[in-house]
Amino acid sequence: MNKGSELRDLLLQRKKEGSKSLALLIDPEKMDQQTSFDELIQSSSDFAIDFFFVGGSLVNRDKLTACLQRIKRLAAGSVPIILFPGSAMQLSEEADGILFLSLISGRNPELLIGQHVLAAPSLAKSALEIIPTGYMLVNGGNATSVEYISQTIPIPHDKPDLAVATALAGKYLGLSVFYLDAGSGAELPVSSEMIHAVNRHTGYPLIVGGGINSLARAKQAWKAGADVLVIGNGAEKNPSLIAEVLHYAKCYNASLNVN
Ligand SMILES: CC(C)=CCC/C(C)=C/CC/C(C)=C/CC/C(C)=C/COP(=O)(O)OP(=O)(O)O
Ligand SMILES: O=P(O)(O)OC[C@@H](O)CO
Ligand SMILES: [Mg+2]
Repeated sequence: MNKGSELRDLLLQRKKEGSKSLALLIDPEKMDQQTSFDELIQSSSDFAIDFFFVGGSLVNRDKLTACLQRIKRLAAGSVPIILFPGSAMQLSEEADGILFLSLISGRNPELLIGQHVLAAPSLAKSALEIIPTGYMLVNGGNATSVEYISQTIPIPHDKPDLAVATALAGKYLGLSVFYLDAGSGAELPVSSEMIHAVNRHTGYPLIVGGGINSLARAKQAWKAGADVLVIGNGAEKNPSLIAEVLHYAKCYNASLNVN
């Protein structure tokens, strides 16, 4: 089946232009606990957010499907929805694409290739665009769900060289999108030095997330070379953060004067 490559092409095009993108991370397990969930989805789509990422460390398939349907109804299909799966159980035809994550910072074979083998037959039959992604977990000062669930050791916060070596190994294996994640709710986001170094050595679209809970942190990560920022906890705690960060990104992108 020809799945197309619109999302990956969009990421490449935006990188070439130097424009900045934002993704809201939606955790299906938390949607019923958030009183302003619907407003957050609606306002994010009204302000033309670039992507919705949907997933979590602990998500069941029924919740995932219900969540995707609710997002589609609220955003009326105007924002691409990309699965950000914690396991092969988090697949759904309701999304547009999937980050086919390999946890290359870890040494857990299940998350390097195991879950991928389980998911591949269903993905082959689906229309989801598959985005092969080198996923790197970075120490953000506190223990995070991904660290615990994956049973892997994150890359030390102050070792950009280790992140570069890991990303290069992923690049030589054929991965062409990278994700540096300090983990959901990280105290310290990924450092500017690490973002800059990984970006310089791979040259591929770079997604950065974990602990981005203020405009200042978002600006810093974009300035260092991130292409797509992911915000989850920050938006759950302060729903106006997305509008504020998006406003900055739209002004910045407009100043690039790309045609
Ligand atoms: C490719 C397929 C089918 C599966 C990939 C499986 C891999 C490699 C997963 C990596 C490890 C993992 C558990 C990732 C989860 C990433 C994620 C969606 C994190 C979102 O944050 P939470 O960990 O739910 O944070 P909270 O504790 O704040 O809810
Ligand atoms: O929830 P936050 O800290 O924004 O992290 C988002 C995401 O990168 C976690 O995988
Ligand atoms: Mg979660």
